[in-house]
Amino acid sequence: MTDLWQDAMDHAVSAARGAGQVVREALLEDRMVMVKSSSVDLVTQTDQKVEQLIIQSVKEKFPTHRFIGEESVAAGEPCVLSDEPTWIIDPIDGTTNFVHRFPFVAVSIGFSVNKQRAEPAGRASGPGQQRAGPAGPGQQLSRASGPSQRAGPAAEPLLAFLQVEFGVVYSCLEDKMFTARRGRGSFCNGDPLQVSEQKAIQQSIIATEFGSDRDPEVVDKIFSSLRNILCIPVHGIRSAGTAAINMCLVASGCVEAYYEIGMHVWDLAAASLIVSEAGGVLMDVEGGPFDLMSRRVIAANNRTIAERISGEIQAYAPARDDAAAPGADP
Ligand SMILES: O=P(O)(O)O[C@H]1[C@H](O)[C@@H](O)[C@H](O)[C@H](O)[C@@H]1O
Ligand SMILES: [Mg+2]
Ligand SMILES: [Mg+2]
Repeated sequence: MTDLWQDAMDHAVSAARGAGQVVREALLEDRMVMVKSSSVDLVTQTDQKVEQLIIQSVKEKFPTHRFIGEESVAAGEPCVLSDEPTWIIDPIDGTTNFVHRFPFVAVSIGFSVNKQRAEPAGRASGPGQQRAGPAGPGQQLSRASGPSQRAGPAAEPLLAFLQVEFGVVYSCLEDKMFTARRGRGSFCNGDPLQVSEQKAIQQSIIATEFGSDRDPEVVDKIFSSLRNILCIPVHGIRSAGTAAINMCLVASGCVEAYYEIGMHVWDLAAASLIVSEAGGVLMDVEGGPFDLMSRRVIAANNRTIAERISGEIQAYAPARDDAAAPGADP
């Protein structure tokens, strides 16, 4: 039987690897740093250049396919998922790390077709069961120099989920290519991945991020959740500075879970499949089904730990990624 998407996945791996080379080379030069939704939501010309390189390379091979790219959406493109083949691209996940040369920077490429409708709300996604402001010419904030110097959820009871067919996350400073194809497992540089077998959250490491919203009320919720989880107690809390790499650490069994509220579909699409194909669980922060467009996620090695984390999170609902889409529920 013809495998419709293997050619596309092979292209994604090649494009991510090529983009990683561009990122590594850019680290050796001065980088123009701009801002998006806040003064700490950074973007560089490399983010924009890498995204366009990936999109143009895909358009040459697959001219009818659609795109959701972080920097294209920031420049005003719609963030809409349909049944059409759609490439979901974060050209640099970990831009703040990139600006500071903190060595965790990823290129993330997810691919979705045929939106799936989830089970009735209340069930987490299980292994292999993946259910489901504009930066134009942003103002220049500062120049990050090279090495020598320094720079909620659709209201309807059934949530529409993506059919993520494959995911590619390239941690380009570690040279680790994380890949997953629906129903065929997850890999890092070709070696199979398996989530941690740890059952006790008290013997776990939990990853999270602090995002780029500095509203004191949001920060209070973030720290309240962090305090609750730290005091379970857990062995530790970690932040790689990139959602995609945090989730690949879950898939690799290095941390038991990752949660966050505020990241976006392009941070999650590829890595969500990498987690589920490594035997992990994806869930909404309030325990319901994972919804890629909700900007909320718990990715864990098992449901027990995911539910415990859900019970400790002070949840809130940022504007959905598809909130501006025609007919979308806010
Ligand atoms: O902007 P990039 O692509 O670097 O993505 C990161 C977000 O910026 C953070 O807010 C968020 O907390 C995550 O770290 C996410 O990976
Ligand atoms: Mg990102
Ligand atoms: Mg990014």
